[in-house]
Amino acid sequence: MTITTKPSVFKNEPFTDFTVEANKVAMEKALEKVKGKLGGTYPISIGSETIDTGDYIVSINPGSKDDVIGRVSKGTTALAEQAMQQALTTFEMWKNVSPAERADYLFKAADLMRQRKHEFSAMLVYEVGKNWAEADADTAEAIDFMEFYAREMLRLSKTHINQPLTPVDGEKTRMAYIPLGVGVIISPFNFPLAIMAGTTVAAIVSGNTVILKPADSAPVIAAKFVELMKEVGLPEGVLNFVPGDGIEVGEYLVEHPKTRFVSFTGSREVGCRIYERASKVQSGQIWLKRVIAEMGGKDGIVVDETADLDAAADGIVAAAFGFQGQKCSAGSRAIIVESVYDEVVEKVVERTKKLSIGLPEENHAVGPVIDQKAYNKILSYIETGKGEGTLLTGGGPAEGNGFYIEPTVFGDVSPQARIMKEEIFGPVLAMAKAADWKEAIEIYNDTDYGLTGGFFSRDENRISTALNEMHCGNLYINKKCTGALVGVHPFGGFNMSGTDSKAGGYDYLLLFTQGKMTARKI
Ligand SMILES: NC(=O)c1ccc[n+]([C@@H]2O[C@H](COP(=O)([O-])OP(=O)(O)OC[C@H]3O[C@@H](n4cnc5c(N)ncnc54)[C@H](O)[C@@H]3O)[C@@H](O)[C@H]2O)c1
Ligand SMILES: N[C@@H](CCC=O)C(=O)O
Repeated sequence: MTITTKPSVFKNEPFTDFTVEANKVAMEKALEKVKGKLGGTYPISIGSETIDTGDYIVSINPGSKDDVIGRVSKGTTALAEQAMQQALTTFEMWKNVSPAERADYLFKAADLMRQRKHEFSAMLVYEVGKNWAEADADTAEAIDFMEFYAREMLRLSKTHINQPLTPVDGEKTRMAYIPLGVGVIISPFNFPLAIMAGTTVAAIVSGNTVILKPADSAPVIAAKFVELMKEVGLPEGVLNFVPGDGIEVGEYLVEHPKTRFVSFTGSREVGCRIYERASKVQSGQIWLKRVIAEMGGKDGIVVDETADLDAAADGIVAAAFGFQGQKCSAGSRAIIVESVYDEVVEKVVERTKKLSIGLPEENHAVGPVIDQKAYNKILSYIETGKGEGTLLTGGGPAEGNGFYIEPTVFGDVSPQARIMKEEIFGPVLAMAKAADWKEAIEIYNDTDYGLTGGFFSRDENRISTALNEMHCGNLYINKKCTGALVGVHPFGGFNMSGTDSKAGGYDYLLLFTQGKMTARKI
């Protein structure tokens, strides 16, 4: 194959400015085009076979729930087994393909996705209810992951495939990081393109073969990504696609004795279950499985009395309600120093009331939540919140033929309240008062999670303390706590937020490899 020449320096894909008329028109056209093709069927893909099972996961538009986005063939344990056998066979070939060639498939896929950027984003608008900017950021991040991990593989092939070791007389030594084997990729609904594609390509560019099981509520965008990888000529059997039920397909593969690693992104509950099940050695299994689990968050923003309060209020609202609060990084807690508490609350409520709610394709600030189950759960948390704090705005369903919920703010919430402790994963913000900035940091740290955090202050000493003491994987000073950029803000959390991995970081691909030392007597 012809290897693509790319600049060695990685640059993030720019976000689209939809206030520019030409960009707005291009997105409208893409929405129209994608709308015309909704409702199609998508097969399972194993090696060279595409399989229509006749039994489908029906993906619906959460913002307009009578509209079917597509029907994706539902996997079974028999098909999961077929995919495993295929992935095992292909691994024997793929592990010997050069890093440059493996990286090249990612470069080609990134180029093709860039050409169809608005169409991918339009599909995200329809399938999961992202507004234009959120969808555009998801697509840009998917492109970034491919560009970044391809370059990372090329870099590691120079430094880690034949790594020099401390020299010793009479020996020639080397260290090589080699692929692990067959991996199972289990992805969430909320970044159904970026995280699904990012975790998949990280595993395959490192020389592994995979079975991808996407989220049940966003299988069509995953099917589109699988089509794209076929178009760029990725060898059959490297990426096998088996959508299906979490237990029937996901758990079967997690427990499979030939699974070498699991890359999971999703809730704490499912992540812990996978961690436990994967740790059990099955009959015929000759390794301990590696589990990379990226899980939930109960992220918060701290504001002290020296902060720029308008910037803080902007950051709090953006972090709480971006994509309806359905981000692991969502700032669902705000902890404000008493002397400026009322002022910050007023600014936050004022901004929240101005957020427009409605159809994602019409590009409102707030759209629907993903499905009926999430809708019921979030509304139930709002009812709990009414007994735990003061309802300041929102507080119930919003109009529309979908799963719309008003952006909701509670004030004077006790640090021990459920809405301050549990991940709601919806448009609900809990605000708490702290006596001073030190107490605010203590409240921030009083969580089982540790994913993202924000600290707004103009005091350099306090900022230094916050940098050391706020315990999370991604800490932002004087900015919102969402929106990590690949390569710039390597992403992943502490404690119950995950297994300490850093997606989009310089050590991430090593998680998909194992180190082999050789020492040769000379
Ligand atoms: N830390 C991160 O980087 C990160 C990123 C995105 C989302 N998240 C978290 O993901 C959650 C939201 O996503 P979700 O609702 O799709 O999560 P989820 O845990 O419900 O589902 C995630 C995936 O796991 C599968 N699954 C469910 N049960 C399973 C089982 N028993 N065995 C194997 N697989 C199973 C699902 O089908 C889906 O593909 C939130 O908690 C959010 O914080 C974390
Ligand atoms: N990486 C994203 C969050 C991913 C989880 O939902 C962010 O930084 O906002």
